[in-house]
Amino acid sequence: MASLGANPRRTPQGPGPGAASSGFPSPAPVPGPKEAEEEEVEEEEELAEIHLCVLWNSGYLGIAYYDTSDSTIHFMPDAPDQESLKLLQRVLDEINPQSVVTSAKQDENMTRFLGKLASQEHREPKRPEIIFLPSVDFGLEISKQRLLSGNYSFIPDAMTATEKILFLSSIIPFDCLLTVRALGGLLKFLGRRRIGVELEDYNVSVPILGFKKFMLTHLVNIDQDTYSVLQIFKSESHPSVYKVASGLKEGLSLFGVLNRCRCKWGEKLLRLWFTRPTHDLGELSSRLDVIQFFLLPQNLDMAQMLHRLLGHIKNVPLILKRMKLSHTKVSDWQVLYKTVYSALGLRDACRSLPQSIQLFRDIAQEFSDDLHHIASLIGKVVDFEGSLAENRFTVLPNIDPEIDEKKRRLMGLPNFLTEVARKELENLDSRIPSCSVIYIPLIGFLLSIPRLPSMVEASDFEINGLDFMFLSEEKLHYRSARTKELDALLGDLHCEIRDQETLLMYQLQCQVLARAAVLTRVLDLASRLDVLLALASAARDYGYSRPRYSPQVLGVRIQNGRHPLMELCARTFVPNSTECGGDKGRVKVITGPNSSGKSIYLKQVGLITFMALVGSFVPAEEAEIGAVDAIFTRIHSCESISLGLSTFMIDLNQQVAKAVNNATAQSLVLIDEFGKGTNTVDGLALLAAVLRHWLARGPTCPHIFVATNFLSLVQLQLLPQGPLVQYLTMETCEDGNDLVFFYQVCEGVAKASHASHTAAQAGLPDKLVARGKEVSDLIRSGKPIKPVKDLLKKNQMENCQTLVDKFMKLDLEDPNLDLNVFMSQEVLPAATSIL
Ligand SMILES: Nc1ncnc2c1ncn2[C@@H]1O[C@H](COP(=O)(O)OP(=O)(O)OP(=O)(O)O)[C@@H](O)[C@H]1O
Repeated sequence: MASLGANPRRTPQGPGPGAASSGFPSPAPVPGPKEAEEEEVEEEEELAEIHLCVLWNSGYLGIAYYDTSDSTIHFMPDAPDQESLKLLQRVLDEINPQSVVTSAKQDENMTRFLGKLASQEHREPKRPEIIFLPSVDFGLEISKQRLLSGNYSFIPDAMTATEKILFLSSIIPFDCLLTVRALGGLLKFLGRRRIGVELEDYNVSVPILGFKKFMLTHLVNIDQDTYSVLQIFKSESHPSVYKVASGLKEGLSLFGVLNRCRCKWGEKLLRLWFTRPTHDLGELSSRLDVIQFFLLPQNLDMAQMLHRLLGHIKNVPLILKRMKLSHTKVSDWQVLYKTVYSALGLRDACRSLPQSIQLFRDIAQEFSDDLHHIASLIGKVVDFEGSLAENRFTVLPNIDPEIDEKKRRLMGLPNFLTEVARKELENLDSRIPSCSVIYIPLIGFLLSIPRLPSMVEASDFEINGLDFMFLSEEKLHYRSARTKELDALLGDLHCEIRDQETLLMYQLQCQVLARAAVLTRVLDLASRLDVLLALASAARDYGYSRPRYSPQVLGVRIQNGRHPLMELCARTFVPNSTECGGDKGRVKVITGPNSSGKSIYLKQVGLITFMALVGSFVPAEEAEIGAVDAIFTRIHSCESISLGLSTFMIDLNQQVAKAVNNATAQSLVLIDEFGKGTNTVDGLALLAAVLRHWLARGPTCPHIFVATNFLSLVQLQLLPQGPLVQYLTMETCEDGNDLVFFYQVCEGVAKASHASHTAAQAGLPDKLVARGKEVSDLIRSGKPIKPVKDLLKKNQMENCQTLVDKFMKLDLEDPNLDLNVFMSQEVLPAATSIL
């Protein structure tokens, strides 16, 4: 219930956006949105859905998908994809769409692929729904028409039809026929399913805030297992870029260590970069240039200031979507104002930075004056305090004289109403001590009288000359002749103000939506800056260095590299160098005692290479990354076990098979503990066979790092001699009974596994460890294994002897022999005494 008397006048807002253009402003002093409201804005992106449309024809793929989190259509220009549809698989793995839409008239190859996809029971996080639309929905001409006639909020209404066509053809590659058809099919699907507007009026169309191109041409191939065994991502969820659940805890992972992003969109972009490592040198260098700039000590303050501003860049697509659907909340205006204001701050800051760095130049130029316009509009029109107080959009004074006049009348009402109430009281029963006149929107003016103790039954509420309306909070409400007069005179004032302010809000929304393009760009560039600041901050804290790229050479060269996660856990981490390239040592066989650091070394090579391919600085003194097209791994992981396959099956089917079939001369293959899922001889044979297979390829052999405890691989000379194989080991030294680990890689082969030492360190009883060593020595020297004498008590030994004697004396030819009696009377008592 709103009493007009409780409607205080608000003061105008603080500095307008004009102030933002000078210096580096702190965020605009709008009343801070309540944390809860901001949270809500952020959280809603969790509900994001992806709907993908795909067409494949004669070795080419056309893909487009709609992401509800930014209401944007993403498309990949026609790209070659062979019959195995690896590219499509990669896109599916990355974005995990809710639905996959395609034409009912499909190539057999594609039908088979989708059939397989639909039958993947264990697909994480879930299987997409496969939807076949009639092939006419994918017609080229009809698709073009659909694209050109779409209702896009980013296109200003003022644009003529020709301008619109020109504008759209600058964004959409109309010469990529498959992509255009996929886009057409997608639009048809979105319209038919009414994605995101299911509950809206039928004339409300699916919001499309932009078209974005994505390319996977320079992609480095890394499969899902590699992400988990190298601990690049470590959460229960699928590492999808589009399914970031904000509540999810990222365990100790590379992503967790490097993710220092201030805004959610920065985090999302970092995830995207992680899922799309690239060997596009231009892109990588432009990322590294920004990181390097922020690492200079004199730029630290600037980095911190930008970092702060980025914290105010919020979920603009969601707000734009709400505007499009006219569901804008009060907090949206605040958040948008802060975002725009902070974007202007970023622009001013970037204008003062070297324009030779592309990102700074882009921000300086592309954060256009449209932002000023939006900020100044919002700043001048929206009454933030008033809006918060009334929980609806209200405008500041001097925007509309008519609204101002009506509000003035409303403001004067309390005194006037007190006067009316006084007059009403004179006519009421003298038992009634007081009354007031109140206004309730949509109901009108009412006389409010306190309930007397004598008023018990409903009939007691009747008062002559008044119409009883309702009882609330011990107050009786009536309509009187005077209140009816007031209704006629002023009654709709409040509603009228509301309607007029809502109309102004629509106009403001349209103005903002017409400039949606600049807001989308703000988000793109701000998230890029956010990611690079995050990477710079990690590089500074952990002493990373800039990698070099040499696409003309093969392999990687790392000087004193470190494992980015292990170095955070180990008290002292020992750096190691890596030299792999050229024709020598393509296969590196690393042997060493248990726990000597083989796996860590293997993983550090993979991680440093990965980080360089993401455009991050790396934990090494120096790193030179040659042409690397893929990283394959066969490393034992607990996650793989959850797939329900045996270790041996994982060894064979899952990872090594992938590497054997796909690794090229430019691929990095990391193999750890391969073959231990079956018996030793078979496992060893399998490992040797796989390595020999690669070695037989000679100069096209991939760069392979194998860590193994199968010393026989070397001792039995199971690998061919030659420069392609290099043996490395982890340096150790024996100190009495102790084995000292140096965690230093050096050339050579381990002499023994020293498993007993590891067992002792793990806390197994000394006796047990000694026995293990004894048995192992006996096996190696081919001697029989005798039972542990002192484990058996003396009388147990005697009973055993007696039992053996009884059997020795047993005459099976004896016709009087009763075996049952022998067993129950002779053997059983002796055997029981032994146990
Ligand atoms: N370079 C290093 N510097 C410091 N500590 C290290 C280093 N490498 C490994 N370690 C320590 O050694 C432990 C064992 O390392 P790792 O798992 O790589 O051994 P491994 O040789 O692969 O063992 P196994 O053969 O039993 O699998 C690590 O958990 C870590 O504590």
